[in-house]
Amino acid sequence: MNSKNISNKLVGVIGAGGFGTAIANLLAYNTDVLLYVRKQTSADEIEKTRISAGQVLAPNIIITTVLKDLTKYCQVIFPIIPSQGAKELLKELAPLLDLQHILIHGIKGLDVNWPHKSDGEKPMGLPELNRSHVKTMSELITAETPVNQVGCIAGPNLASELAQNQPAAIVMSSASKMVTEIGQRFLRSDNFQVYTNTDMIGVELCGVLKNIIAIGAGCLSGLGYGENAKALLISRGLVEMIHIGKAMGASVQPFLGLAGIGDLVATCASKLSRNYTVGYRLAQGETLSQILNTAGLTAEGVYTAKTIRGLIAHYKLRAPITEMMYRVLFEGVSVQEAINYLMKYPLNVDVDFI
Ligand SMILES: NC(=O)C1=CN([C@@H]2O[C@H](COP(=O)(O)OP(=O)(O)OC[C@H]3O[C@@H](n4cnc5c(N)ncnc54)[C@H](OP(=O)(O)O)[C@@H]3O)[C@@H](O)[C@H]2O)C=CC1
Ligand SMILES: O=C(CO)COP(=O)(O)O
Repeated sequence: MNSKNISNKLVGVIGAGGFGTAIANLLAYNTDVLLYVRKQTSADEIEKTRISAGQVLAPNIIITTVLKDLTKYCQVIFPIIPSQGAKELLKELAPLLDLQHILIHGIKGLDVNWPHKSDGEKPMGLPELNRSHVKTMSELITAETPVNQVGCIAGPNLASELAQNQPAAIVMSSASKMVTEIGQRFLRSDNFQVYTNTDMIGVELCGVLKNIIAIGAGCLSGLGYGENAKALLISRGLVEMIHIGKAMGASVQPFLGLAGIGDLVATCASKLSRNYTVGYRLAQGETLSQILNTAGLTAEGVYTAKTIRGLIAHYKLRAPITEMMYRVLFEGVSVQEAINYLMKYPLNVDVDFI
């Protein structure tokens, strides 16, 4: 396949949440879009108002509730839903897909197959994980579907800023040049740049891992700490992301670009970030369940913190921020206690990953 042979007619998007809608509108600058909405009531409402997730839809976005139509009419499909539902969605999609399809996901989460004891019981406490228990979304797509042309998009892309057509950029990543070219062709517009990177696992992990650090940044702001503290968190957080990423098979390079440091800065600085918001509200005294009960608060970092904590032991990594974020989220450690622990953590060299 050559990127010029790819059908220009209709590009598919799965998921009409904040980011799915923003991407549908960006794609609509260049092509007609078929936007899959799973609930008929939501689809009817979006059709009636032409508003999805608070964003006005471009006129050339068509709504469908029929997954089969999406795979029939669209060769290129962007799945953009929370990672918790990804495996189920891909299982439903798999029989409808073939080698002609190209999937480019925008999901900043992981799939985890939590280990069970031989009697089928879940082990007590948080089990240690190894890499075979954890899949990035591109790995999940490859495992669950016949598709072999896979890509991902990641970067500093707060959905509501994209919706206002503010200047922004994204990283389009795939091992396949054809896929990155397609992503560029469909997404690029006057106010939206598309950079490329061939380390797809690295780019995916940037988007996944920065969420844990963004929760930490929200915690600092929630306690009233300022920019010195946040800069410390961002720089040490980046080092930690790189070590975890390398252990999971990524190269350093994407972490130093838009998908890594770029997205880390955006989400650690913005109240628009849901992960940041979780940290902020935790520091202000709300419980995690109170926070997660808020409608529309998709905070992938909460689940990622648990998963990565399970991998750290396996890789014997020093990842004190991730460890502390896990304890704050799930073990009742207060944000101030976590900060005290981190400030006493034995000093190490500043940059030890290059
Ligand atoms: N928002 C942002 O700024 C950004 C988000 N992302 C990532 O994008 C992903 C999605 O986030 P976001 O759009 O914000 O999430 P939202 O919480 O705003 O919306 C999720 C949407 O996905 C839909 N959905 C869930 N499961 C399915 C399914 N099986 N089939 C079809 N639709 C489904 C939901 O539909 P329903 O209403 O039926 O539940 C809902 O419309 C996450 O991984 C996030 O990290 C990445 C960059 C920026
Ligand atoms: O990833 C994002 C922006 O790039 C969105 O962050 P949140 O999921 O924390 O809202």
